[in-house]
Amino acid sequence: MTPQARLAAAIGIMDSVLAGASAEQTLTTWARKHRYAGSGDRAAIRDLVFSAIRCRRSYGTLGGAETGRGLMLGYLRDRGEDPAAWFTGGAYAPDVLSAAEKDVLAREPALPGNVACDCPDWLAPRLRQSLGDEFLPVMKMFRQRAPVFLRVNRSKASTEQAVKSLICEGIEVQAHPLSPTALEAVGNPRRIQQARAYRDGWVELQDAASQAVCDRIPLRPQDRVLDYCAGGGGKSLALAARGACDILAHDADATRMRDIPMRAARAGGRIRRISDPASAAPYDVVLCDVPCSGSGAWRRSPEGKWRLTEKRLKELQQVQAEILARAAQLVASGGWLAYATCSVLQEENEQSVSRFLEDFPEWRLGEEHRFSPLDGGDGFFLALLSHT
Ligand SMILES: C[S@@+](CC[C@H](N)C(=O)[O-])C[C@H]1O[C@@H](n2cnc3c(N)ncnc32)[C@H](O)[C@@H]1O
Repeated sequence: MTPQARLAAAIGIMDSVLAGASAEQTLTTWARKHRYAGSGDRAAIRDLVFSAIRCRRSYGTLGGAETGRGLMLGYLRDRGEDPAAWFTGGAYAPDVLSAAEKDVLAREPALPGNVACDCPDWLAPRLRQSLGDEFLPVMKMFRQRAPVFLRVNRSKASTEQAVKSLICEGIEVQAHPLSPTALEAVGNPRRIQQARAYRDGWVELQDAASQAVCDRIPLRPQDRVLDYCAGGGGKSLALAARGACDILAHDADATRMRDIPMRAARAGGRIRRISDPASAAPYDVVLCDVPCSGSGAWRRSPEGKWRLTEKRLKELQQVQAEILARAAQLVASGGWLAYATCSVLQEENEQSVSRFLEDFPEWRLGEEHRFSPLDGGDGFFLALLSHT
């Protein structure tokens, strides 16, 4: 496909996304219907679509409309490219620029603060309060693609072995300071899932800050650990790789845990799934990686930035409080309750913990860690709570 044809495809896909379709699903359906598109085409179109979602406000303003065409015009303008060279009307290229579009492009764009940094207005005061001086640098970072991180599975391979194996297959990696197990894939990250080190369970895909969260969960040999909101099991697997003996995974939506047995087998570990965690209580550690706004991971999942509402944020806080209250009852005397989010919002982090401590005064806060996206990984929060 020509670059112009890729742009035309991204315009069509963005029109569906703006109408409410999921970007992942729309990209998959598009690829199925356009078998002639190679992996390079699909990757390029995906990058265009995700850039447009991350920078929806600024591109829409630069391009004169929040439509597929408007966003792609804004994308080109943001990069200093000449839109006329792309909107050629040639075979498979987008139609030539209309008079109205030419008019928009002729004018100097006005990009007020929240527009320039692609922040929803209603969220800006909350994010400013939560991030302080980091507000602008973090919001600018959310306009970029997320790095790809791997976790070395130390129960199967050393970092040196994993790095050597990946490099042999052309995947360039470098150690990352957020965690001793974290590698950032800086060259050919799209080959990871075909690489031997991945297929043999030497490495797993996991954000570096998510690894740093798991590193800080206190584990002793023989501990019984419950991952209360296990999802696909990213954190269960990281904890299992640390040698914790008995890891149980639970999720309100059991279908989200369907890949855990396959992932655990690849990693050479064992994770038991449990539908009624109270039946096997108490646990030495209960991790609650609660559902949240995902605001720390907006580079990776940018749709969430525009979908979040005040009402949804309140609902999430309520769910977080309910999960903490329920999970606290499952912790053994002397054990730990670990509360984690991939949010940068104080309301879901420090405030959720404070509210829990007010409601349950027999608990106290041990440690609290905030991982900023400026550290390189996603934004994460971890609080470790124990019985007084
Ligand atoms: C942030 S995700 C977990 C990600 C996962 N820990 C990982 O590292 O891959 C939150 C999970 O909480 C689950 N969840 C939502 N409400 C829940 C509840 N009341 N009890 C337990 N799990 C819940 C969701 O289904 C979702 O899978």
